[in-house]
Amino acid sequence: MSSFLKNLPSTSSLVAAYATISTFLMLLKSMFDLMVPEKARESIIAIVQEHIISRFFTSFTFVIEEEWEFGDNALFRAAMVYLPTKIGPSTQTVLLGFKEKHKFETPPETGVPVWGHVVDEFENMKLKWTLKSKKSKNMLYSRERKFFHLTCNKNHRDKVMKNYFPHVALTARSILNNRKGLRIYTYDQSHCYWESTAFKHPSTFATLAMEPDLKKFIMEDLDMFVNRKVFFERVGRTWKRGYLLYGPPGTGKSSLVAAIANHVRYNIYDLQLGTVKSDFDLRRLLTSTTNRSILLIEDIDCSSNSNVAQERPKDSDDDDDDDDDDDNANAKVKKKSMPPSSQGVTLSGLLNFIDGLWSSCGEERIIIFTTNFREKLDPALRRPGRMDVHINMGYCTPAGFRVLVSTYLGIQEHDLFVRIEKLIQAVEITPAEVAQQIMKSDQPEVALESLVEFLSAKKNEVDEAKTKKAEKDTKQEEKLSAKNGVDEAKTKKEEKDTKQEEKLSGDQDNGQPSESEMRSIYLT
Ligand SMILES: Nc1ncnc2c1ncn2[C@@H]1O[C@H](COP(=O)(O)OP(=O)(O)OP(=O)(O)O)[C@@H](O)[C@H]1O
Repeated sequence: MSSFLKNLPSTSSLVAAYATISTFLMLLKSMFDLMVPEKARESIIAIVQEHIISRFFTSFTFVIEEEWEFGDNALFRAAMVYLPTKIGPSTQTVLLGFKEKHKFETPPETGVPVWGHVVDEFENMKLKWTLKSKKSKNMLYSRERKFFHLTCNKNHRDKVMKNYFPHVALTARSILNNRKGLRIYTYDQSHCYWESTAFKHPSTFATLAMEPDLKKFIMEDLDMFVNRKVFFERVGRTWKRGYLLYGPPGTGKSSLVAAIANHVRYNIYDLQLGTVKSDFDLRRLLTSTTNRSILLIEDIDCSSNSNVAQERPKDSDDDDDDDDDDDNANAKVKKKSMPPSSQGVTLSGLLNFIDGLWSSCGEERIIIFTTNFREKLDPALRRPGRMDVHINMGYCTPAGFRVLVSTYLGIQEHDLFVRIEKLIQAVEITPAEVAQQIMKSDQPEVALESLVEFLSAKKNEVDEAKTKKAEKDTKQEEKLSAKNGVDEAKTKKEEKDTKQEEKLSGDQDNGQPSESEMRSIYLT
């Protein structure tokens, strides 16, 4: 033993040998990098991996990145939903969290952390998932990109492709379909990705103050839409539905959007068009929304940075184009001096997504635009058929008032109802204003009195305005008729003068004295 130890090289010679070998290898690699073109290098590495390294390894690794072909990778998303259900005793690190309204008696929710492993078993195969992360090389999007490595026995490669991945996707879909909470996404402009938070808006069709017929129509329309996958496929249309909600502020457009989301159980992607730099970015972020979702663009008439509400004016050389409803002609708008990335979203860019070729990216989508001023929208957006359904969210009606009072005060009848309903029909009051008044007290009597007071004050304003207008009109009429009287008298006088002049000149022309002259002659 001691002779063996004696024959061992010293530590310093081992370090020296290690340094020489690593320097030699580094030199070799630098020469390889310098002398062999990149493409050839990749091919050589692939060959070495396939024929030499793989002989020593029995495993195979699938890489599943967050993105796929300009959009989100649905398989990555499915894995994110599926894997937390597979966290078991062999999992060494786990991501933990509580949702806002989590009941603290139950354990927190779990997820897969970056660099965490989850081992799954399926049809006698052992599958090891690892979530990894890398910094994106793209200059525009500098955030970390996550990706999965799924390692299995290399002999199971085909079976994983054919059986396991569909199993992951289907299981994730069923988990999502049964999920209780919805999410609302907003676009993070600085990182170019959708950020989400739990969506817990309490608005439902039951609490919406609307005409019952309109409410019924919308609910039936939504139900028909979500159940018509086969129909849309058969008629060759993209499975999507567009709603344009318009009306004054406070009439419930946002509340209706929330009611729709709660009814169909879709997540909402809330997009502020002004934050999107270009049509290219719009395409990118829209393709990364998921199926079974609502794309919401609120106040489309005042998206400051975008050119959507009214398309930009055309250049003079476009004048010959057939203007009106030819959206593509409208889309030829140019801002030659600006780089494409800073032009904002164009109407054509958006329309392309609503019903152009890009609209086919994804299915089961609801698109909702809201506006306070429908008339301000470009005709191309208002055109019948562009958005499937136009919904006028008008002022509060007696039926709407009854819904609000039942929701807020829990009453169906009251002595003041008849008076209130009459007042509501006489003035323009939004459901938001009604809600504001009846929220003032839990006691129906007090709350309704407050509403009566508010409505009466409004009615007085309306009456006053009406009286003022009537007075103004009467004054104007009087002024007009006085002016007409003067004009008439003037005209009559002018006519008389003209006649006299004509007569006079006629007599002079005859050379004969007039009757009066004759008379005067005879008299003298
Ligand atoms: N039709 C309605 N039914 C029930 N509640 C309503 C309705 N309209 C308004 N409200 C109440 O008024 C508040 C404001 O309404 P909401 O934001 O939905 O109106 P909006 O039309 O979207 O307004 P804006 O155009 O300013 O965005 C809501 O939170 C809700 O409480």
